[in-house]
Amino acid sequence: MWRRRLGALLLRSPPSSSSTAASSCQHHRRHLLPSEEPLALNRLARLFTSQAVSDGGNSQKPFIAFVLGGPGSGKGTQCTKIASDFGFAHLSAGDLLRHEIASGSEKGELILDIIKEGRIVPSEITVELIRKAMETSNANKVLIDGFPRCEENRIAFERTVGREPDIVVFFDCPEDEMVKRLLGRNQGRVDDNIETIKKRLEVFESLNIPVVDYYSSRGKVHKINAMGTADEIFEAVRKLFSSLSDWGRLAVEKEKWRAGTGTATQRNPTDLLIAEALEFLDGKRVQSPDCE
Ligand SMILES: Nc1ncnc2c1ncn2[C@@H]1O[C@H](COP(=O)(O)OP(=O)(O)O)[C@@H](O)[C@H]1O
Ligand SMILES: Nc1ccn([C@H]2C[C@H](O)[C@@H](COP(=O)(O)OP(=O)(O)O)O2)c(=O)n1
Ligand SMILES: [Mg+2]
Repeated sequence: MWRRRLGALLLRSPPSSSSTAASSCQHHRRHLLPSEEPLALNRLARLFTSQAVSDGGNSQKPFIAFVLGGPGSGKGTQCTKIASDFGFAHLSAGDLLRHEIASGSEKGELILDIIKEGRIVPSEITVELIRKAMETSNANKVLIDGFPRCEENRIAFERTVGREPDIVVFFDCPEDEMVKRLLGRNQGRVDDNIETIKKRLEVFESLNIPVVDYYSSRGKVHKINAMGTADEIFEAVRKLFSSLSDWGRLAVEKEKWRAGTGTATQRNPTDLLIAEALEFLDGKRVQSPDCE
């Protein structure tokens, strides 16, 4: 059974072979370069199992997915579904900031003023909230929704947490659709008004897109077309995350084979072939095709 699955896996492309490829890339096309970075198979393994897999002493590191997209592109909606279907912790930067506002702290007042104006909160505040939330959740796979919003956010996160994300999911949505959704969001948010929305869209283009371009150049971006119903979009999202889980399974099997405890332990020729394939995959790049 497992071997049949492995055969299918070996014949198919890496995780990025979701519907994130060229046809869905009409909205942002710039600077999308080939992968520079392999996806760590040991962290992928944790997508499939909570069982720790030896990774040279770093087994406590969670699998991190940054979830980006313009305001109203559907990040929060899709993250809720991913969290529920794939067991990720969902940490929303905006929710953490709104929680700080609701606490009535001095910092909260500053955050409120910035959010009303559609600007970006200083990185040290947001990164600290995210770092604490990651620590508290103690999850082995986290979605960080709406972060990093700018290069300063990105650099501060990487410096403080000491990590890059494993993947970046980018919801690609035309502006007029985002405006329509935000004006209909109806959650009583101080930033869901046309003046703030205009400013947020400018900030998104000038500060957030460069972050997406940066991670594209590192081969980490999985672009999803955000047009359609939430369920239709989730089908593309589901393909991406299921594919990551398949690779996670493979990583688990590899570790078991190495440890001599798994299904591929008998040293017959087929298992040797499987083992060699797994070793090969270990050195293989898992990359996003992106577009262009
Ligand atoms: N695919 C979709 N089609 C139409 N409306 C959507 C879709 N996805 C989300 N929405 C709605 O659009 C608004 C913004 O979605 P949300 O998930 O909050 O986006 P974001 O977190 O990117 O700002 C919400 O009212 C949500 O219910
Ligand atoms: N990394 C972040 C995330 C959000 N913020 C601020 C600025 C954003 O306009 C608001 C709201 O963010 P949120 O992610 O909730 O907004 P959307 O879900 O995209 O509509 O919070 C920030 O300053 N830095
Ligand atoms: Mg949101």
